[in-house]
Amino acid sequence: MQLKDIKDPKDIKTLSIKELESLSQEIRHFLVDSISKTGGHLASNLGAVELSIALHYVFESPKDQFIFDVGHQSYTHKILTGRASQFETLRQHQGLSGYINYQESIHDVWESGHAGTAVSALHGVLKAKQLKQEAGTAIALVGDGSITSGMSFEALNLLGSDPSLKGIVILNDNNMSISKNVGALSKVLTLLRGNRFLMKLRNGIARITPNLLVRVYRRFKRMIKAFFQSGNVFEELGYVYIGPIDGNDLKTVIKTLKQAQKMKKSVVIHAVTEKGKGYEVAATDNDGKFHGVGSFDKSTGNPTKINHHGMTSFSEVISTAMIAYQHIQKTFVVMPAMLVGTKFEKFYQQFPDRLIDVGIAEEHAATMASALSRNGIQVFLPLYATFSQRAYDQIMNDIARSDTKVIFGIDRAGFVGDDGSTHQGLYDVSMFYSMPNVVITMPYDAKEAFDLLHYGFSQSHPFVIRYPRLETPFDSNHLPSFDPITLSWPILSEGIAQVWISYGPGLDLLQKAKSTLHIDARIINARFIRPMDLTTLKEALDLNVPVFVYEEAFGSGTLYHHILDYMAKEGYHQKIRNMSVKDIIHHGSRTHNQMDAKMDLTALMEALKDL
Ligand SMILES: Cc1ncc(C[n+]2csc(CCOP(=O)(O)OP(=O)(O)O)c2C)c(N)n1
Ligand SMILES: CC(=O)[C@@H](O)[C@H](O)COP(=O)(O)O
Ligand SMILES: [Mg+2]
Repeated sequence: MQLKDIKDPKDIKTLSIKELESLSQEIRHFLVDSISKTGGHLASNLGAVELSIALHYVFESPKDQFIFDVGHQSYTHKILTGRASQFETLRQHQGLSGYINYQESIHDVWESGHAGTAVSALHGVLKAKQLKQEAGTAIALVGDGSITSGMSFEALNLLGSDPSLKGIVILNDNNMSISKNVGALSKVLTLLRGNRFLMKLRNGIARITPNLLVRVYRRFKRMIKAFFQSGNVFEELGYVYIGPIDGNDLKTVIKTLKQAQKMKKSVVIHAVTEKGKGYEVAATDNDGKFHGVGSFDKSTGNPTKINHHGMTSFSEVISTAMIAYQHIQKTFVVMPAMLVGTKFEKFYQQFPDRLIDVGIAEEHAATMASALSRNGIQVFLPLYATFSQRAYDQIMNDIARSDTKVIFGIDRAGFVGDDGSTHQGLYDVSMFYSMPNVVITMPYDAKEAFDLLHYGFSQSHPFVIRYPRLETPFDSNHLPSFDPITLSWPILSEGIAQVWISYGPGLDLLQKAKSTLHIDARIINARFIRPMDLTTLKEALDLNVPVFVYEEAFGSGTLYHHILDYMAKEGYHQKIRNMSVKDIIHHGSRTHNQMDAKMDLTALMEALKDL
């Protein structure tokens, strides 16, 4: 069967185990080939092939709802639900989303993107089915990284306590988050996982043993455990625990899912899989390099994307600045699971006692950071803008309200492109502006990044340095110095016909627009988004000309809104505009909740023409 011929999951129900096994190999080859061209989440998807095939073989989507935690490992599910032919557009503008996406398929029943939501969604779906007396069940596929997230514990605790609801949690345990998994639960899973050879031996014996005998054995084992009260964490929470099973062995997985389907109680199936299975360089990668990849050479695994000489990511600039800053002042990094993406591996290698990876636990990270700071530690907390939303209350209540000094490295701030709507960094400006005491900044270049980092550690308030998923000129052999920086807004180019205000990468776009449109605009770098530089702002507003604020930020508390507020209070009546969602959607990105576009010059110039 050609993958592109699969239009509906029912198409695989008639296949034999042998045919399903060859289908899994075909899918693996397809994934490596396709992702080598487009980029995407490679290792996670290679490990989840058999689990996804077995789910569609045993259950009936969408009557039975499949809930993928994060959703980055749902490519096989997409292939089996008729989307193989769209993979050449993976994670591209108006192309196939890299995650579960409601608008793509009736089989995509839970958009996540943010880890740790699947068991809560499972609980919700099961309760809804119960209230509506609706047929079907629900199965959550949760990775060993995502299961350690606080939300997962909240949901496991509640679902396990409700005997009237029966759901299935497949714990996809590949012993990896993006990089190595962390925490006590990860250790418990390692113990439960035991020796891989013994697991395969047990599974092998179970495969040839009649079902009845296997069921009797497992029931007897559960009785003995219950008698001696020696259940594992999942059994103690009220689940039937099945495992560890070989999650890459189709026959075993199908047999186990059928068993779980018959059970009356909620079940946790502990499926051990190999992250990157079937592609050697990914399967042997312990550093998370093959978790999310750009295009690569299949024969070597090496990236094909040319790296631009003399340029580097803002993430690398900030982590390099943090390494250099250790010579000025010792600091401590609380890292919520994004060591690779934030480029802090080098920092960790050089200063292993000055960084803790807390795993997928942004809430814990924020509150722990506050307590560290209140006990005299200089804390740096790197958070992707989108994932910082997870810790709103902890940042608000434990840091901002109490005016506690924590330096936030808000990475992926602005449009992120590839990852689409669940990962856009568009709400952190409004989020932090809604909190008291927080200083909000965005460097235009590496020099400002170094100076803002130094300024942040030298002052006493919660301090945000936000930076985009973009590159900037940087020479790692000649690092910028750490110099004093004022709260002023530099004027990047004089002009008196219009006033254009932005920060970070928006300034480059404005400068390009000025040279293209030949408008005599004054371009102002609002690198301190809060507090605003009212002297420079007042001088500009006194020109009494139209004002344009460009920022990749939405919500009701962006810089634009605060300038609007100032103008109203001070009696300025000239026209003011910003880049609205409408402008961006008009320029080709899909609906707002699927926004996957990077702002482009065309959209900006259109908006400026209306000024
Ligand atoms: C709240 C949140 N924090 C961080 C991330 C980034 N992230 C995406 S996948 C992932 C690792 C997930 O590990 P696991 O659940 O074990 O899945 P695997 O990729 O190993 O299959 C992380 C940290 C996220 N998506 N959501
Ligand atoms: C699935 C997930 O949330 C992460 O893997 C995310 O895709 C990383 O994004 P970057 O590629 O920007 O680091
Ligand atoms: Mg994992």
